[in-house]
Amino acid sequence: MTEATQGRRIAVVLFNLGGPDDQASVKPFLFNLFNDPAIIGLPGIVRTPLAKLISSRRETSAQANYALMGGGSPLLPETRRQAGALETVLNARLSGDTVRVFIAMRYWNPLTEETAAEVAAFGPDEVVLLPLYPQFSTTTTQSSLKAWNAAYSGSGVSRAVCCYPAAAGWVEAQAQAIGEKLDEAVGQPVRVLFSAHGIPEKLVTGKGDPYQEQIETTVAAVVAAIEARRGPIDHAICYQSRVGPMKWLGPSTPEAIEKAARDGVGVVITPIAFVSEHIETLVELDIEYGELAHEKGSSPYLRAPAVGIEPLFIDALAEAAVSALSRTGVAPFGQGCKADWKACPYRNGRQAA
Ligand SMILES: C=CC1=C(C)c2cc3[nH]c(cc4nc(cc5[nH]c(cc1n2)c(C)c5CCC(=O)O)C(CCC(=O)O)=C4C)c(C)c3C=C
Ligand SMILES: [Fe+2]
Ligand SMILES: [Fe+2]
Repeated sequence: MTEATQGRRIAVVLFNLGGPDDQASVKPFLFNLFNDPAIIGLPGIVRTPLAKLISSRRETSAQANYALMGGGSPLLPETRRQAGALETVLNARLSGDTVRVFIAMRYWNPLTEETAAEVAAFGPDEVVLLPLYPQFSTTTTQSSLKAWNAAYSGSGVSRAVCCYPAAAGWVEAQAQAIGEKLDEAVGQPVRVLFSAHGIPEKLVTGKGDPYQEQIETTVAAVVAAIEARRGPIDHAICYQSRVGPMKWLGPSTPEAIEKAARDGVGVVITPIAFVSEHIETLVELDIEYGELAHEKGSSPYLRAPAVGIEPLFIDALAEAAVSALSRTGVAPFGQGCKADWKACPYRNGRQAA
């Protein structure tokens, strides 16, 4: 009997932050987050006790917010849906190969170490590391890649996608979601607020984190796509979810909402750095900032959904994975990366230094 030619075994690993499954896991999740040197850049001897303190202090208020979503975060089920959709698209695109999509969360289950063992058991020829963060930051993508590189010792050539701030399907999915909300607001003056998760300003000014620049790249592309169809729109970038005493990127989303109220316009708000629904969209944008807009008199207050399993976005992820496998063309590294950001240190899948 002659053996059929076997295709490649390809593992695609989706990186995300992770979220607590229930009330009891809120504190250990917060501890893992604040104990990451990418989040608190202090030596372990200071950072670990500080992480214990912050996670204890924050536990009750965070639990109350997770309780508003049924007790825990929907991030894992949402990410599983994206993984399933991507696996279907990639197996169709790469027929002959066997593609499996895995999920590695940074701070809660399935944690990186567990996924690394699963991927190793799969025995891949190729491993594509694909962050569910369109914009690169040391606090998210770099942290996940470092954890992965420390945990994975299985087979295969590893190739990492650093970022895709201006990938066509991602931009178009955003433009469509915002366009639908602008249609709902027709006849009422509104400002499109592109709300990104903030990071400390020092990471950008002192460490050259390209996150802010890549947020601006995404926003410029989305605005261009919308304006090509509807003409000029009123829009602004703002940063949500500020934590701790340091100066974060600004303006903050609450400041931007207050300004919209002062300017006498309503708001169409869109999450521009998140690709699925979770606490930052369902609680912070929908509830907290919705109440603020109401209080300050900015109306209407409409929120565009995160892209989730929108086919345009899943196609953009598939395209990033396929181009990482072939390493042709500029995507996924060319668009929006700072030329001096060590020209993407993860280009070859392993951290260069
Ligand atoms: C682009 C994505 C994200 C960046 C950048 C980011 C930076 C960052 N986050 C914190 C602190 C917290 N983040 C929390 C939750 C959380 N953050 C992101 C994404 C980014 N974070 C996600 C996807 C989630 C999970 C949401 C869920 O549903 O569970 C939390 C916990 C929630 C809370 O208590 O507010 C904290 C804390 C810092 C300090 C930081 C950059 C330095
Ligand atoms: Fe966060
Ligand atoms: Fe890059």
